[in-house]
Amino acid sequence: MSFIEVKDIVKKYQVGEVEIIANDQVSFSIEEGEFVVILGPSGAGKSTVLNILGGMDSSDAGNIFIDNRDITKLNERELTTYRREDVGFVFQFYNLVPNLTAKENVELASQIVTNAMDAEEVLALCGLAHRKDNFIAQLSGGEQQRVTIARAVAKRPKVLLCDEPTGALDSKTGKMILKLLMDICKKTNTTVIVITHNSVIAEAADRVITIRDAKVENVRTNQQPKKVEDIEI
Ligand SMILES: Nc1ncnc2c1ncn2[C@@H]1O[C@H](COP(=O)(O)OP(=O)(O)OP(=O)(O)O)[C@@H](O)[C@H]1O
Repeated sequence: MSFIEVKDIVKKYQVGEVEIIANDQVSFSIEEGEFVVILGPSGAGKSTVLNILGGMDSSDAGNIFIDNRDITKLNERELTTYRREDVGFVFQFYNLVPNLTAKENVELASQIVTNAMDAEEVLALCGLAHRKDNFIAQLSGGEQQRVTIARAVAKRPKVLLCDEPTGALDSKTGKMILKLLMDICKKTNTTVIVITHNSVIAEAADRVITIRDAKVENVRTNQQPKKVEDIEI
């Protein structure tokens, strides 16, 4: 069995009289330590499957195995522990606490798990050793995104889920953030899943999953992914 197995996930939303099928029998597998890109047009169902993978939403049918455990079978309490201990989230909007420093923001996350990385160590890993005592408001967008990544990585998650992590950044900064996510993936063997509209980013991924109209359209693996330095996002 693969490290992550998503099997026949179905998710429907009822909006008034209308039923929206956001995920229609979505299936794919991911190996540990892979850098995975989920591609697809707006409304295709990418965030829905990522949210279910992260234990933030539940599916109507199907199973998701992560490290041999079916997270669709967890009760609320187990799901809270799963979200806290096993999943790191990086969103387009940073959700940082503005009146705390970079280090304090990371510590907020590391304090709630056992065996967290040292906040200063993880900030250094994310290229922010010199900014650790700055308040969030004093940091640039790219630096704030680095804090978000440091905060997620500090928990030593089994999987790092990133929804449009470069969406709010200019291309140069976005590339640096992508490089950081890739470095973390390879240095710490953390499985990283990135949702993006930008198909160029897929050239650097180990595996590319394309979702369209709520279904998986295609899964391919790159035998020789390009270096982030060599793609133009
Ligand atoms: N909470 C919700 N209630 C109702 N409909 C929803 C809800 N969340 C998502 N949807 C619908 O489900 C479909 C898939 O949405 P989803 O956000 O997963 O797409 P996406 O591929 O991530 O799109 P984007 O790239 O624009 O974020 C869309 O039609 C969306 O409107």
